Amino acid sequence: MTDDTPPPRDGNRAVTDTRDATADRRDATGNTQDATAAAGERAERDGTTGLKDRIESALRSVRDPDADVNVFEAGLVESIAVDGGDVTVEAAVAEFGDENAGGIMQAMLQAVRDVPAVESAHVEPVAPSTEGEGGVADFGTVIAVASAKGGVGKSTVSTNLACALAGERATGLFDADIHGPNVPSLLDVSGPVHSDDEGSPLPIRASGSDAELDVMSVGLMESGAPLAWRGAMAHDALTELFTNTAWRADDTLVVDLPPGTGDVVLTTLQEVPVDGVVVVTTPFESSLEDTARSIELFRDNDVPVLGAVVNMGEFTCPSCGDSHDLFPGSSVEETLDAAVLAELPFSTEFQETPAPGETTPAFARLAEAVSEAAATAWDLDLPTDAVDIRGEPPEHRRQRVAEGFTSLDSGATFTLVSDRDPTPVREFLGGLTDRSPSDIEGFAVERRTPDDWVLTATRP
Ligand SMILES: Nc1ncnc2c1ncn2[C@@H]1O[C@H](COP(=O)(O)OP(=O)(O)OP(=O)(O)O)[C@@H](O)[C@H]1O
Repeated sequence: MTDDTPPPRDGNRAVTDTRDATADRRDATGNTQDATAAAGERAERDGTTGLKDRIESALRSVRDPDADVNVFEAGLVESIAVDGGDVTVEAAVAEFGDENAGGIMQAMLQAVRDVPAVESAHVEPVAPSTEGEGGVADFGTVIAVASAKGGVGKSTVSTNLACALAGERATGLFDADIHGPNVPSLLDVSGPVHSDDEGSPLPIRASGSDAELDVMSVGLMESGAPLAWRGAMAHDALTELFTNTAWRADDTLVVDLPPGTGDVVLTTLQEVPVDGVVVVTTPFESSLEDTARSIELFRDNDVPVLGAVVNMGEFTCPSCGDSHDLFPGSSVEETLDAAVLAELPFSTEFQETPAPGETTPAFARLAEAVSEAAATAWDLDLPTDAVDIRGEPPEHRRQRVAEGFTSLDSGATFTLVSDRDPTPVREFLGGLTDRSPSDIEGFAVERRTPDDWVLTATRP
């Protein structure tokens, strides 16, 4: 984008300013070294650090429209990358509406390009970083346990699964079942919940002989009260706990959802970065049909379904030792469009209080199956020549795109994987091949997971 082209005022689009579009383009493709070399020398002369400081102080003149502070103090500047005279600023403007985000990015762009020695400026919208903020965001893996109906053994599966996982990794268990928070009683733990120095609620710790489990439940907050919570109040309380709980564990979080697929379940799944959901059902035909509908709903909401636990389908008589099918003729495989992770019999051993790290063989196997399914739930199934720029520093991204795109034969499909919306790349691809962006055929962007976009385009 050059000086006379107004940048888009769309909060989801990057804004760019290039003093010399040709030099910038050639520099990105790597075809002409002169521009980069000259810029590099200049940057060296100025000192990249000095330039970065000047950019930072220029950005301090840009105000956050929602608060009486500058964009730095408001935490909107995620990063500043300087490559010679090329500057890329990552701006965490997701919380603003499109128009405001566009306005702030435009003001930031203006401030950056007015800094002497800046040759091209680029402001990219990014999601605010959540690392180290506490709450569910700090867990590497989040597994939700759901059921279409109550009473099918969902909390039994959540607690035993969490106890099995706790033997292998630092695990937390979040009881989000606002209507019947029974995890504390199943694990035999109780409040009161204490706060840390910053006022964040600390989870209760359940202990086994060789492992521990962090537990937080709406049922621990005020005895009796959560059962009366409804609507907004319940949702606010849940969000507060999801966001603020000061977990000590950080590897895997198991979330026991309320039964059904109501508002609390869907908002929880949208607000919490869930890696996948395990659905619990009995083999009773109407329960299977409801579960099949829940599975469909989860998938429609982009929540991967890791598989199903079919509970209480069989009973072995302790007197005669015979096994009895409690739901003869049920059609688990035919009705459920999901992998069956475990089939658990009706057994009094599952009614006992589990301890972290000390679990039954059936739940140890379930924990293994769930971990495996969660590790591959977000696999993108990409061609081997896909260019993956996830996690790449901003200053390398355009170069990787240029190298990948220009190295293809005419008519070949270019595939790009990014951790942010790569739609603005269309313009760049056009520039690389001296075409207008609309002439790039087969251009499509698909958001495959909350953090992964896949772009495809045909090389002219
Ligand atoms: N496989 C099993 N064998 C024997 N009893 C079981 C089994 N699974 C669950 N139960 C028992 O069934 C009862 C209901 O289980 P649980 O509380 O886990 O269900 P739930 O689906 O979480 O119910 P809700 O969501 O309505 O609270 C409990 O008493 C539990 O001990």
